[in-house]
Amino acid sequence: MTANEKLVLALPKGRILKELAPLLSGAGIEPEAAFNDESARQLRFATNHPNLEIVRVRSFDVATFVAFGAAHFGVAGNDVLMEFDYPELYAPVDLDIGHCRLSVAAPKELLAEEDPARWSHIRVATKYPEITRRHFAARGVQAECIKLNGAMELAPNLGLCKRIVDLVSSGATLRANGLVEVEEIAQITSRLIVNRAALKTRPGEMNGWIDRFSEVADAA
Ligand SMILES: Nc1ncnc2c1ncn2[C@@H]1O[C@H](COP(=O)(O)OP(=O)(O)OP(=O)(O)O)[C@@H](O)[C@H]1O
Ligand SMILES: O=P(O)(O)OC[C@H]1O[C@H](OP(=O)(O)OP(=O)(O)O)[C@H](O)[C@@H]1O
Repeated sequence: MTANEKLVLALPKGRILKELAPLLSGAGIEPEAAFNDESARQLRFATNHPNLEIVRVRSFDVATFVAFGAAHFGVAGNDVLMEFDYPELYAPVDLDIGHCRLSVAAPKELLAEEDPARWSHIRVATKYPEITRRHFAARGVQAECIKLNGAMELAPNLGLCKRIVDLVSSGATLRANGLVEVEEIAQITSRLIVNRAALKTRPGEMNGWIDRFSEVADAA
């Protein structure tokens, strides 16, 4: 990272990007037109600030690009931040978007049959194996995690395992698949994340952006 290179802001594709749009414009960032075209194959976008460009990546990859310093700052859910636990990341602003929770869920019938106090080993399908292992290890339960990248709710129905750990918002996806929420692990929102080295080497610019995002998040 050198002081005269462009600052790179990494943003997630998908649902968060839609909620983020008003905050971006509130912070005075206007991406070039192609940024809002979902069919565009372009991945790097200029902005109205000659010294700032945006890259659009998958939500988990935002944390990785920023942690390794390939992007200077970005936006990620604390589900992603908890899963990676990168020490290089600083998350100074809760943007108050992307509200959901990370929960353990299971088929309704299972709850009647089982006493969670007696578990010693369980198998869980999830996109979040590290959080899941830590969560259960804290109470002395060994969780064997099967990593899936989506459609976790299918796993109990098809006999892959009895439990899942996944994001829940309205609960509609769980209900539609005959599952119930057993336990909440964490409340989730999206955060502005910053590479700690970038903050040290370019404090004026980085603190300027942190302040702007913090102001628009407070005003929203
Ligand atoms: N139902 C939801 N309601 C609100 N926020 C959510 C919901 N699901 C996910 N999120 C937030 O949005 C982020 C991205 O969600 P998700 O992983 O489902 O998107 P995606 O487009 O499938 O991502 P990818 O393609 O990178 O896997 C999550 O990390 C979480 O912080
Ligand atoms: O409680 P709800 O309001 O139903 O929301 C929860 C669903 O939203 C997310 O999935 P998404 O729609 O992003 O699809 P994915 O499975 O591809 O991640 C999450 O993984 C749940 O499946």
